Amino acid sequence: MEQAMPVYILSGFLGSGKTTLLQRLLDHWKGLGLKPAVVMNELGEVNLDGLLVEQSVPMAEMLGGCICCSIRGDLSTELATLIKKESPDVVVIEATGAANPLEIVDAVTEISLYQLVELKGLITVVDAAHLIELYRSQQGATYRLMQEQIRCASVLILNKTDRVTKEEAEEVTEILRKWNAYAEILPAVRCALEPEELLDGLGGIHTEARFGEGDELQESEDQDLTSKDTEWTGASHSTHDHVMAYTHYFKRPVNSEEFEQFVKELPRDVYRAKGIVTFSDTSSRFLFQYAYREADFMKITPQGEVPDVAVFIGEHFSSSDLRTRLLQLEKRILARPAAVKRSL
Ligand SMILES: Nc1nc2c(ncn2[C@@H]2O[C@H](COP(=O)(O)OP(=O)(O)OP(=O)(O)O)[C@@H](O)[C@H]2O)c(=O)[nH]1
Repeated sequence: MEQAMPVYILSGFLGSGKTTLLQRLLDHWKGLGLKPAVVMNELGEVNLDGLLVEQSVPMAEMLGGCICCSIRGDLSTELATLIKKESPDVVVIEATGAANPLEIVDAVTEISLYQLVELKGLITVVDAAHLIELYRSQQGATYRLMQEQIRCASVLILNKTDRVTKEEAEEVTEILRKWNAYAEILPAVRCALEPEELLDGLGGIHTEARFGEGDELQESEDQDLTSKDTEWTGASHSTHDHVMAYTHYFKRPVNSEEFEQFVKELPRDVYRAKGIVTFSDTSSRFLFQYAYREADFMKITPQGEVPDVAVFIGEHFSSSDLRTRLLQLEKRILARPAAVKRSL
């Protein structure tokens, strides 16, 4: 009998480290001589994470919406087409950080009705520092979404442990254990784990955990809020219909210091940003990442035509304010006679 195609779902809140883990898994499988393929879903209109994945890896991109609701129907089609076209040995679905993973589990299960696929597990990556903070405040839709992502995981990666103290790491491990009694918890920095250890620890999908004892998921007022200032709203799913994304296409380069300052001053409600920018004062293009108040800049030379673009994801922030500020940065360059060169 034909073997079922193994499928893994990567879940975890925005910026927790899913793409970092994806890169490790892909290297692992390729090292074993296997052919992995990826379904990547982004809230923004461009796939910036895709740039970090080697071009030889077949990829289906689902952009501009969340896989678990607004474009969920497309997942079956994309996955089926990818499998048919590329005949991979293994497929990873990287959901947006705003996705409710159970909806994706549902969609994959649907596909298995007509395609030989086996859902091997749901890996949830947790940003240790972010979870501690949310746990302490114990409110908001983000908190509930994180909780849901943790509850149904088959394995939990407690990532970014470099950003918490030893005591906090213990505290956060207890939280994870309380919310998910089944999954193995693997602490990590930059998801640096033995892929075998990770994949062996997968013990199936714990959908029942959602309704388990001590369930703290509660409906509350802010679940009904929808953003006005939005470029995108996950329209139908109550867990994250508060999440919004704004995509900004740059028409010209910006000054690196001013841009760094702009990133530093992003409103708290923007919890994830990424993009590609050309700086007027350096000769390179940079991929920038911003997750839970930490920014990273990496020099890149993108393959093919990639625009200068930035995607901002968060809750209830004003996209018009961000747009105005970015346009100001772009304009300032025009007003300046000569830029001083610096290297980041
Ligand atoms: N300090 C620290 N930074 C990390 C760690 N792991 C990942 N990062 C950084 O966090 C940022 C987000 O990482 P990604 O792997 O892109 O996160 P993601 O979950 O794929 O993000 P989205 O797809 O936007 O939800 C990047 O700048 C990473 O370099 C970690 O363990 N510690």
